[in-house]
Amino acid sequence: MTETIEIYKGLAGVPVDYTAVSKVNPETNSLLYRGYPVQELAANCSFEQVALLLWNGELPSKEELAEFEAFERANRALAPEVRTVIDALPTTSHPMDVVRTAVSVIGASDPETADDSPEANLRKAKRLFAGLPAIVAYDQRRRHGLEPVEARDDLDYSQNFLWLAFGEEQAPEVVDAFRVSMVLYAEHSFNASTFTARVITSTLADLYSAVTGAIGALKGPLHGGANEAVMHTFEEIGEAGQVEAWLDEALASKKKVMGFGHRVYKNGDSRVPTMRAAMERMIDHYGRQDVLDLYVALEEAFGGRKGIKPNLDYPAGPTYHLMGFDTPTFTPIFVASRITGWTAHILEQNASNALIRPLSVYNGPDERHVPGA
Ligand SMILES: CC(=O)SCCNC(=O)CCNC(=O)[C@H](O)C(C)(C)COP(=O)(O)OP(=O)(O)OC[C@H]1O[C@@H](n2cnc3c(N)ncnc32)[C@H](O)[C@@H]1OP(=O)(O)O
Ligand SMILES: O=C([O-])CC(=O)C(=O)O
Repeated sequence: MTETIEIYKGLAGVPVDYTAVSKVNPETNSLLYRGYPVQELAANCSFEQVALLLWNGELPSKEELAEFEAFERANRALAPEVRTVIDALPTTSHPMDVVRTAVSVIGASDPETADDSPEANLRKAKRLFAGLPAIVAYDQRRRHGLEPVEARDDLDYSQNFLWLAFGEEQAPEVVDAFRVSMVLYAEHSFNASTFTARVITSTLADLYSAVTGAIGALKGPLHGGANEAVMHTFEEIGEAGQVEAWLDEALASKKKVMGFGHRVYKNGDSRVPTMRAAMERMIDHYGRQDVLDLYVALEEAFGGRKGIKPNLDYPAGPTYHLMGFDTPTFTPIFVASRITGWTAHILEQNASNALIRPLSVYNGPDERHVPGA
């Protein structure tokens, strides 16, 4: 007989540890990174500054920022061993599988992998931060039969990311919308991928193992994979006038509408207004009112029928689409951002570790015996 013990399915509502990295507050609909409202960071800081804030707990001084910017620019190149492995993968591989494999290759090649001192882990985090854009962009280009583009050390992180992806400098408003998305995606407390990274870290496994596992968790459409899924939904619907018919069918077949709902925020995601404003700037820039019409029609129709609001993936997906990224590259871009939050949590978990190992309540067959035993 199954014991009557309360089960917290999906750990919903269960606090499992303290964190000083970020605070998600559904009551005030706010998100603080190390105490700073994410909207203020998105309006005033480079992604490089936000990364240092997440790792170090404080915004960097001018000197600290300049030192990190020089480090980041010097560590952008795709390592030959990573390129060789990516080249051996089919171009049909999902880019999340490629980026996960690339991090695994880096982990297997880095002489510092086994050194889990905070100093070595921070160096690894910074190298991954600097190196991920080249991996993501290289894979997108190879899938389209395009030659890779070399990193440019006269460009900042966001400018260079777009340069690597498209081989052309982008307009300042495009770079800015991209930077905003990177700041907003950087950190979100104990979400599924960060928790995965912390579980792996809690066994005293290395940082690369934790990041590889986190990428696996982020891939799923209930988590980071939703930004890609939003675009598939938009393509399936086609245009604003088709929303109601599509929704009838989606709700009748109990389909989840991707980019809506959240485990913690039940009254809207604190990051959406900032990301939506960035998306609207891209809609103006590229002259694509049709995308906004569809966005608004689906939000209103689904919100009206179910009362469920968009999460960050809803405006982020169309924004990346407008910029020219192909749909399966959206979640790898999220990886390049969330590497900051994941590694900040890995450092925090290491500094105050307890093996993460919850209990289960057995509900299988009662004890029985192998015939003849
Ligand atoms: C960056 C991020 O990772 S943000 C999250 C990205 N994920 C998505 O956009 C995927 C779509 N959304 C979802 O699947 C969910 O909202 C989740 C997984 C994000 C949160 O799920 P939970 O907190 O477990 O909420 P839960 O699934 O219990 O939802 C409560 C009810 O709302 C419904 N619901 C929630 N979100 C959606 C949705 N997007 N589409 C349809 N119904 C939904 C559920 O089916 C459930 O209905 P029920 O009570 O009739 O069973
Ligand atoms: O917090 C969550 O569960 C998911 C999310 O929004 C994120 O990771 O950014």
